[in-house]
Amino acid sequence: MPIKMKAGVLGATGSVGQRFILLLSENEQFDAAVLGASSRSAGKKYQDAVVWKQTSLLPGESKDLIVQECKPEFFIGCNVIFSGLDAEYAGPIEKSFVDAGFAVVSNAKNYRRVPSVPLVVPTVNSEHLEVVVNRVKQARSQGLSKPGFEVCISNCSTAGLVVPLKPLQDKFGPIRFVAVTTMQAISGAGFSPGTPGIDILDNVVPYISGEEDKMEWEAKKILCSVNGTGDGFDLLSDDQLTVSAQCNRVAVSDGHTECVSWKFTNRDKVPSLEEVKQCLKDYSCEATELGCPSAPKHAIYVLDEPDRPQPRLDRNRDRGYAVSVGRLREDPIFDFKMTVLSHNTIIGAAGSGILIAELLAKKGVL
Ligand SMILES: NC(=O)C1=CN([C@@H]2O[C@H](COP(=O)(O)OP(=O)(O)OC[C@H]3O[C@@H](n4cnc5c(N)ncnc54)[C@H](OP(=O)(O)O)[C@@H]3O)[C@@H](O)[C@H]2O)C=CC1
Ligand SMILES: N[C@@H](CC(=O)OP(=O)(O)O)C(=O)O
Repeated sequence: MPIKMKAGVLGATGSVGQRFILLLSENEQFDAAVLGASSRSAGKKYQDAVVWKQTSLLPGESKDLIVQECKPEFFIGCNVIFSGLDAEYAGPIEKSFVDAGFAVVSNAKNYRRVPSVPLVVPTVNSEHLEVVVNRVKQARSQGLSKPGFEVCISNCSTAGLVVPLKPLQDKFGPIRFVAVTTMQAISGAGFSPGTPGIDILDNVVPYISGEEDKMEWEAKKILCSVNGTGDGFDLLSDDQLTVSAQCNRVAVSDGHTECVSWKFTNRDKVPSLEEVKQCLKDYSCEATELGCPSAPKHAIYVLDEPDRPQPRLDRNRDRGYAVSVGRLREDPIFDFKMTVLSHNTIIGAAGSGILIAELLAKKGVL
């Protein structure tokens, strides 16, 4: 059995942090070696610091780990740092780790829009990781020590949107317009303080702060190409892709549902509904091709039942790393429309972080 790499988890007691701990306990490549949280939790055993809310038991190997403050000196020896910190304080903390030479894979939004930072959904745009791979290889060729770097995981709703759009764009050309309406699980709001039960029971909240702007902007970075110099990205302009998002919080524990309509740019050759369905069914991503341990067998599952996907029935498909697509049909205003379901803390957050780290390991930069 090969020696497993060491991972640090920042924000280990949070909603995303707990999912990192759970997924790492089953991972064959990484161990959760050092856990970080606020000073309120530092010094305590993990089982005493965390208010565990996952439907699986707290993994035994993490229970007695002493929670550290999120400072690089406590994480020496970690090959990768996963961050589930809230944006309010993620910025300076994650920068301190990058400056100390660590590879940081973050769920926080702070660095997503930085031109040189890859914003990645690992089953969509793993080729964007070449930007950090190039940077590390250049340093090595100059005899320098391995530089720290940051890779950002996308907003969880953006993840569910771009997975089906990627194969469609690759096969049928650019997509000009997208309209998306989300029904987002409460786990997306985290635990501090999260969505109060009284607000969501028998209710729909038509507002998630900053969410629509994130979806409308992040899709244009994730679906674009690496630039000619290999050190950044040629973001799609507003004239190339326009996304209109409406985001709602609903009384679902885990799993974001999204109703998506889209129109292709090339009007001369709009595909048939059957060609669209086959394209989604045939899609295979690099992580699967490379044999990454956490990669889904299929990044997309197309469901033919008229009333699917549903969160409770479909969110854990392929261990939560796949996206379920149903209700595919022609649209009288756009070209087509569909319903997409993704697990917001697995492919939408912690799972993506771990799969990104597995890709970075395959590419020799951890
Ligand atoms: N929930 C989800 O589905 C998704 C969330 N995200 C993003 O991931 C990030 C984490 O979200 P979520 O897990 O929901 O957040 P939570 O509020 O549930 O967890 C926040 C974590 O940050 C820690 N923390 C709080 N203050 C500090 C501090 N000053 N220094 C160090 N650590 C601190 C908390 O530790 P302590 O317990 O000690 O207070 C806790 O571990 C956010 O940026 C969120 O937007 C992204 C995708 C999906
Ligand atoms: N905002 C998402 C969770 C998320 O993805 O947050 P961020 O974009 O800050 O990582 C939700 O509430 O469901």
